Amino acid sequence: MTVLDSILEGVRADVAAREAVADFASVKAAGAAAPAPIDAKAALREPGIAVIAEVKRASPSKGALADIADPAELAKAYESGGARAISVLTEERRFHGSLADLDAVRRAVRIPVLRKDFVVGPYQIHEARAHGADIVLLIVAALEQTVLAALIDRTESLGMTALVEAHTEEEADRALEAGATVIGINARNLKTLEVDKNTFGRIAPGLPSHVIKIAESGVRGPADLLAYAGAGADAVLVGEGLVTSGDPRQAVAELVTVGTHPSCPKPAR
Ligand SMILES: O=P(O)(O)OC[C@@H](O)[C@@H](O)c1c[nH]c2ccccc12
Repeated sequence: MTVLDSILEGVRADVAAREAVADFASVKAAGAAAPAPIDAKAALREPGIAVIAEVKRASPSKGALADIADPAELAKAYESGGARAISVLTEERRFHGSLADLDAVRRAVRIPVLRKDFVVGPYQIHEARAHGADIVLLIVAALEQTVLAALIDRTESLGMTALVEAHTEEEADRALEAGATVIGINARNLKTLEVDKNTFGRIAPGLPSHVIKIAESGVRGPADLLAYAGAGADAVLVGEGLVTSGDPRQAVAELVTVGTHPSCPKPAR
C-alpha cells in the first residue's frame, strides 16, 4: 500500500463520520448559502508569478513542521507579504489540518483560499464551498477518470476553481482530458514522498498555453521560484519554506519581489 493509499483510507473514514453528522443535502445547502466565491483564475492570471502560500502544520514526510497557534494571523502575514492566494491543509491525520483552520483563514483574508485535502467525492466539494473555499485541489492519482471529470465539473459549476494535481505526463494528460484548466505539477510523489524538482520542467512545457500552470513543492527561496518561472510556471505553491521561515510576511515578500520583477521569466500566453 502506498502512502497515498493509506492517506485516502483515513480520509474516507473521516468523510463518512462527518457525513453521518451532516448529510449530503445539508452541506449542499450550506454551500449554496455561503458568500459567492472569488474568481481565482483571474487572480492567478495577473502579471507576475503568483505566490500561493500554504498553512501547513505537518507533513507525512517531515512530521511536525510548525506550531501554528493562529492560522488567521499567519494568513494575514502571507496576504500582507503579497500572496495571491492562501492554501489551507484540511487533512487531519497526516497534515494536522482542519476545516476550523479553513474557516479562520477565510475570515482573515480577502484573497482566494484553496482547500487542500484529498478529495474523494462530491461531499467534500460542497463542504469546501460551505467553508468559504474558492479553489479545490483534486489529485489525479487519487481519482478514477470519470470521477475526476465529474468533480472538476462540480467544482466549476459551483463557481470555484479546480486545481488539478499531476505528477507524471500520463496524469497531466488525464487532467487535460478531464477538462482541467488549472494544473498543478507536484514535485513530490505522493506514493513515495520523494521530491524531484525537475518534475515541473519535464511536464509543464507539454501543457497547452491556455492552462494556468502551478509548480508545487520544493520552493525554499527566490532561486527556486526563478527556476520554476523559467520552466513556464504561472504560480508557485509554497508551504514548508514559509512556515519554517520565522518571518512569513517577509519570506512571501521576497518571493513576490522576484516573481514580479521585470527580469523574471513570464509564461507564454
Ligand atoms: O511544503 P512544500 O514543499 O512547499 O509543498 C507545498 C505543497 O506543494 C504541498 O503541501 C502539497 C502539494 N500537493 C499536495 C497534496 C496534498 C498535500 C500536500 C500537498
